[in-house]
Amino acid sequence: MPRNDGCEPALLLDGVRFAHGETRMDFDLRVSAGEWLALIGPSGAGKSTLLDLVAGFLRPASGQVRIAGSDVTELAPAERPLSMLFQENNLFPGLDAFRNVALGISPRLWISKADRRAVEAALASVGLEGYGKRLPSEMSGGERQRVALARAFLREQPLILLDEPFAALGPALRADMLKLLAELRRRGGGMPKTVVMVTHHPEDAATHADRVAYLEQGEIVAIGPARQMLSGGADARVSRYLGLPGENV
Ligand SMILES: Nc1ncnc2c1ncn2[C@@H]1O[C@H](COP(=O)(O)OP(=O)(O)OP(=O)(O)O)[C@@H](O)[C@H]1O
Repeated sequence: MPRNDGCEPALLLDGVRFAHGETRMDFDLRVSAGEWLALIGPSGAGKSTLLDLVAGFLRPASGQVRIAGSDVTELAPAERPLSMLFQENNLFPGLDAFRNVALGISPRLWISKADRRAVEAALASVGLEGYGKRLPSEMSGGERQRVALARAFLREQPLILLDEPFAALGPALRADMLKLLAELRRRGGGMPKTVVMVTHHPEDAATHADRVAYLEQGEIVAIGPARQMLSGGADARVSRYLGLPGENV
């Protein structure tokens, strides 16, 4: 497998084609290492499908998916060097918070003393000290997502995919969770440095994203710096989607 020589993007979609029945998708995308990219666009545009193709839940009909310099197109989801957070069901319901986080170190839960300390530190870093024995059903939605973040922190992968993981938590908590993720990422531990985030909230993209990609009908039709994209000056279709009175509309 080719090694990342530092010049390779963190994520590359090269002519990736896929069809959900009649709905065709065609993606070309390059995300640099350390970049935070937001995917926006109307419902059904293909944002989740794009993430699923990167994560390996869907296989492209043609094209290549590369992560940190390696071709992962044929790899199973568990073999891909990334973490993914969904809106729900990120945790195993039968495992307590400690074990759910420990899965980030060992899928078989073979845990050394040092690993135990690392899991406890990860729980503390997301504000869940002392929550190790709680089952997912004994935690709030926000606490469950913190556990999932702690696991991502320990997995030490280059890339994290966010499919609206904090959307159900309400505006203030959603903002807090994104801030926590950004802080963990800055701290320089194991949190992935490259983020690809689906969002329906332009303010989240404005606060955190370096670039914004706008999808429509299975394609990225506009991509650029977040400020430019969100100000409405970049593309009439983006302005319309954002409800902005743009010159181009
Ligand atoms: N499993 C599936 N089988 C058939 N069609 C599907 C399937 N999943 C998604 N689609 C279709 O593919 C298109 C893209 O769906 P996708 O979920 O990627 O859109 P999205 O941009 O994430 O939408 P939303 O913002 O509503 O979550 C839609 O037309 C959808 O109906």
